[in-house]
Amino acid sequence: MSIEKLIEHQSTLTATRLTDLFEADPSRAGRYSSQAAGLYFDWSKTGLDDQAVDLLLSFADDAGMAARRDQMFQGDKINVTEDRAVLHTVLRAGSEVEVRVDGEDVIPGVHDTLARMRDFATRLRSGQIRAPGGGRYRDVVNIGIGGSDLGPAMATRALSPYHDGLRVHFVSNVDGAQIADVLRGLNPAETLIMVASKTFTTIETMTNAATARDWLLRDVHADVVGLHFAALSSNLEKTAEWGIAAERVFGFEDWVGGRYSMWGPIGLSLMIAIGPDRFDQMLAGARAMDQHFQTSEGRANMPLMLALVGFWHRQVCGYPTRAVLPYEQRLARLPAYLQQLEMESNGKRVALDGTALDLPSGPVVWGEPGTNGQHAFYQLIHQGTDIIPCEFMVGAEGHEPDLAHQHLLLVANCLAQSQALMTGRSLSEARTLMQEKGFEGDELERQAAHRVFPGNRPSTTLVYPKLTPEVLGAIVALYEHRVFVEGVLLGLNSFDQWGVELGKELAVALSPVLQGDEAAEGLDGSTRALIDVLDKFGSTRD
Ligand SMILES: O=P(O)(O)OC[C@H]1O[C@H](O)[C@H](O)[C@@H](O)[C@@H]1O
Repeated sequence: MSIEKLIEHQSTLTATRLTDLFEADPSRAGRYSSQAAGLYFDWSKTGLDDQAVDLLLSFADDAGMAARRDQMFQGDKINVTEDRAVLHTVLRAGSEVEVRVDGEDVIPGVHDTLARMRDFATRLRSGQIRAPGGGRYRDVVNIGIGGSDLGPAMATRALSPYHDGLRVHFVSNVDGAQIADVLRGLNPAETLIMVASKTFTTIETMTNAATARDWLLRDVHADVVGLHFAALSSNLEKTAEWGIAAERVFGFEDWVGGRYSMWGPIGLSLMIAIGPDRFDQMLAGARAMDQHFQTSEGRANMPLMLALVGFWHRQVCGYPTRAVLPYEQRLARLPAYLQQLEMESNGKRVALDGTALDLPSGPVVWGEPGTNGQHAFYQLIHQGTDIIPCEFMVGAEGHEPDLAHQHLLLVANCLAQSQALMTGRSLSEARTLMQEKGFEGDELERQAAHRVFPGNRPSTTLVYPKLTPEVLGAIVALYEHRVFVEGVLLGLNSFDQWGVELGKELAVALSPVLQGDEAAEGLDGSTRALIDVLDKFGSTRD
């Protein structure tokens, strides 16, 4: 199946409106939706017809989706540029499975680490683990960036109704403003610093960890400062060099990618916040989605369909972005989390074999929770000249029974937005509206034109009962597999991230120039001029 065939078919559909599709098929909502792992995914408000679905499914078949999926789950080294297996799914697998990497079953190791995390979190939460001064630890600061921050930060916020453990804070940016703001108000004697870094070399994280150590040393004796640290990393050599005792180090293997790592040690801050049992429930939700992804066929397979809808919009229709719009304030960090997951995975221009990609790469992903977004950027979504496929999410229930009336309003807004995007408002409807308001003649025409909504804009809606740990696990796993499938359709490696390297290298090279230790000569004219301006404006240069 070629992309040309899909594009050709799409061109035959441009005159068909979404509302026509519903009129032609009263069972459309049921046929263009699926249920899995407690989630309901509605993709009926997209321009797909049965033929388009069949073509997309053939495209996925021809791309070898099922075989690649099985290779991932069984531990083949599908991350070819780093020669690594891709086994984040093992972090949530049951003990009955066996997955071998280089001949060794990796499941027992994962479960040992999980048991150690559980024990550590339980004893920390109960106050059994004491700070060296004899008091309880009251605050945990997770220092990490990218995949070592976004997952636990997003999930801790998402599951705040379940937060009954220590206070948990997150520091990621090398901008000292963040760590200064977080540490202000904390008591070093009661604070545990968790350095979360897969590589344990990331400059931002190691700089912030050093700052935290200096801060601790103001109040804590140097001999025991190490007891205020724990490390979440796959680089055990570096954690030892840093002086963090082995029993405070929670390791993971190189087959867990940073942006796929919240299910294991990187999720320890979340486990401390919500407790090991709820953390397990989150893993169970993800596991249910894994099983569904591996066993469901065709249009019943939710991650597959989410990916095919995404592929249709980006690669077939050519829409450059997609918006993720959770009607759930506690999912405020989900768009940022998905930005890393999707854009770092599929924002690539080279296929697996190193040749240029013959399709556009993954889309720009962005979003904000509703209803806030409605009062900010939905104007463009409804009336702008670009089409932005929207991915709505909403729970049937909130966590605040006393505020059920507010939840109702939230749901009404979510449904209303996808409805408005689909139906729009025609010029004649806008004219009638303006006539009713007393306008006539040219002025009526002018005013009516501004009130037209083209409609026919695609969206999907993910519905869940309530944002529980299990549901969150299922949602995140759904998106992980969606990214995987889109990567397979594009023929690229979703599991490396070479595109982040160059900027890092240049930042290292620029530091001595900013410090005044090296000359700016040899740099490009713009960078040189910017350094001059920063210097004049009073940068940190001596
Ligand atoms: O966990 P770390 O090794 O500190 O890496 C943190 C992050 O930085 C890297 O530059 C990558 O872009 C991310 O994929 C990664 O999650």
